[in-house]
Amino acid sequence: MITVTEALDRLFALATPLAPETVPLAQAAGRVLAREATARRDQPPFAASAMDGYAVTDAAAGDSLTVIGESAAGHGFAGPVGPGQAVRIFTGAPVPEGATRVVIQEDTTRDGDRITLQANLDAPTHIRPAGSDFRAGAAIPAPRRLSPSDIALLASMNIAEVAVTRQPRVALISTGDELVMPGEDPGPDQIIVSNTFGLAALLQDLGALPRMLPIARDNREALRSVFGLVDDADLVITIGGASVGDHDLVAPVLAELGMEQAFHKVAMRPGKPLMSGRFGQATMIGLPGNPVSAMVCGHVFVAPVIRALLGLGAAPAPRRSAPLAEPLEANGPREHYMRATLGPDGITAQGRQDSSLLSVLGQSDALLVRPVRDPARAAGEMVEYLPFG
Ligand SMILES: Nc1nc2c(c(=O)[nH]1)N[C@H]1C(S)=C(S)[C@@H](COP(=O)(O)OP(=O)(O)OC[C@H]3O[C@@H](n4cnc5c(N)ncnc54)[C@H](O)[C@@H]3O)O[C@H]1N2
Ligand code: MOO
Repeated sequence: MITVTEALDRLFALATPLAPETVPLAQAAGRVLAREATARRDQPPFAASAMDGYAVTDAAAGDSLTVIGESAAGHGFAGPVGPGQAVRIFTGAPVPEGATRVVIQEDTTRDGDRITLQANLDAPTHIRPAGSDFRAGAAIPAPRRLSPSDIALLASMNIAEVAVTRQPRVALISTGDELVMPGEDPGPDQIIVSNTFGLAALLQDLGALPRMLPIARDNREALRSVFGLVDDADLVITIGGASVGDHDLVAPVLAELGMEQAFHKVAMRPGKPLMSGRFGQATMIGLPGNPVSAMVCGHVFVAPVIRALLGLGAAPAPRRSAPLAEPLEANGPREHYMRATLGPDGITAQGRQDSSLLSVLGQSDALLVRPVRDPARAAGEMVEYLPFG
């Protein structure tokens, strides 16, 4: 059996970044910027007022000035402002030539076209210099998953379209005679398919485009026909049928269909029967059927593969550290991803770790990672974990 690190390396060798495409800015949120974007203008493009008040030059407390015009946002004042003069100005408006500060209107009294400045004036000039946010040519580096803040910045830079990596198309195939869809009427020996839904949600979060194919029944013919629907997927994920039982047919059927296997079985818990390979143009990942195993492998393998396809680099899922709130027994020969909760005293492994327990997964905040043959650990020792979300 190979290690988790070796399995990830083999997956990264299969998952090369997808090509860029151009999308309108309004559709770019959550997409991965494929090429550096550069500002097409300065912001603000002119010295702008930060307040409503009066633009003045070299004025002092107590001065009395004549108001000679107005500068509003979108409509600047054409001429200069000189000694003894003031221009009524509003937030965001261009500061007239010659003005050295904006006096906020609360610090003035007005009588007709005359204003008097109060005894105590604000220290700030209330002027935002041209280009004080960014200059033309300022860059947003790629690759980067675009956040709402990035979208606002790109808009401000006058960038109407951006080059983003194409979203990975992912075909999801659940296998098993026992499975029916949520809302259907299960027979006495049947259960409801859950992994496909959990993985589709995870994939959407990661910025991929999941597509659920029909459930494949546990026979070669059914599997072959569902694999025939894979179409142009970049990643094919099967769930279940990965182990060694008589009905675990995913590996033999894919071998018949020409899949080049990269590995089968990883020294981890849960998730041991994981498999992968190249299936036509697509990367294939075969997840174990136990619901928690499938979701754990989703976080440990599928998420890094999606990030690699999106051009975000080939790296394992990011880890953090926390002290143990309660002691742990020694770990065995497989890397153990324990469902765990985070609290004020640190991280606590859940009492029940069976890989069928979705209720326990739902109450967990993280996967506590136990290295192979990690010795027993006392409360307070630092451990690594993968946070959910
Ligand atoms: N003799 C051995 N038996 C098993 C081994 C082993 O090494 N030797 N490995 C165990 C481990 S670990 C796992 S994990 C499971 C995985 O087996 P499969 O990938 O073949 O999964 P299935 O047998 O098809 O299903 C297991 C379990 O999960 C349920 N399931 C399957 N798909 C779904 C789905 N989409 N949604 C919800 N639940 C699903 C299925 O009904 C079974 O209960 O094998 C062990 N056995
Ligand atoms: O590895 Mo299985 O995935 O333990 O339940």
